[in-house]
Amino acid sequence: MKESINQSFKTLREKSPLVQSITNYVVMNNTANALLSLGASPIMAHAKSEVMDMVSIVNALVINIGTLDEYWVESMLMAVEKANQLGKPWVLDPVGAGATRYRNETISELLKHKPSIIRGNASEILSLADVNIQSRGVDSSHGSEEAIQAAFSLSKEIGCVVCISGEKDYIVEGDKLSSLANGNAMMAKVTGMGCTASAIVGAFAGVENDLFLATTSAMAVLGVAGEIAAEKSKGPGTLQLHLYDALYNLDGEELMERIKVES
Ligand SMILES: Nc1ncnc2c1ncn2[C@@H]1O[C@H](COP(=O)(O)OP(=O)(O)O)[C@@H](O)[C@H]1O
Ligand SMILES: Cc1ncsc1CCOP(=O)(O)O
Ligand SMILES: [Mg+2]
Repeated sequence: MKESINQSFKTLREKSPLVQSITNYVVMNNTANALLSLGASPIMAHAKSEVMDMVSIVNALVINIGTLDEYWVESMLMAVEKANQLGKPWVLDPVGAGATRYRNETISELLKHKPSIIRGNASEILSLADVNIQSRGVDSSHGSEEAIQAAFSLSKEIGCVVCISGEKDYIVEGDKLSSLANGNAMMAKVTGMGCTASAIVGAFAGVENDLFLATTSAMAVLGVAGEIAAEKSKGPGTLQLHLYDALYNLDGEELMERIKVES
């Protein structure tokens, strides 16, 4: 698995995928910078007049419902329909799933279009799998291991890869499971770290056809870069900056040395 992750990381750097995000106002800048630092190319576009043309030229699409509204949801539905028509991978980040009825209804609509990959924290994945939980907004109130069974059911129901992030990240597809024990607890204190994870998942999905491997690779790279950044940081502010530098400077050798993956 480690060798395959390293190979998909090399491919990402060679191909520099173009990743379209329809994402929230909070994280547009963080996620665009993280993709650039990694070696991918970001484009944020949500206008209904261009959204389908944009999907036609990108390698992957990321749909993030963090600050949804009616116009944006229509754009999202147009974009995912186009991505499916063209056979392009799309990632769903169900930010704040379970917090409000509007979020849940929007997620149900999006799930009908069968995302290629879903990446969320444990509370969000539990909510998507219809486990009756009280969500506290965008942050998880559950450990990632608590959502593994929910991720298996969701993966089988939708036919997609599901990633649960947290202290340990779990990636599920059908009966397959991989886990990663990289990262640092301070990462949860930077807003948009999960959205960054989803954007990076999109970047790997844009170059790697095996979406289970693409998702595991993305979470490995972010986990390793996050722990390198945390070693240099005194708090969340510098962690965000060091994360860009760590993504930019990461090489295959250090990635291989640090990855803690099980599959
Ligand atoms: N306690 C932790 N230890 C190590 N890594 C963590 C921890 N909490 C979050 N991360 C990492 O931070 C990133 C964002 O995950 P998470 O905080 O679960 O997403 P979200 O921001 O959507 O809630 C992931 O790469 C995850 O592995
Ligand atoms: C705080 C907040 N509110 C709406 S979207 C958002 C960002 C959430 O980002 P993440 O899930 O990556 O922490
Ligand atoms: Mg999130």
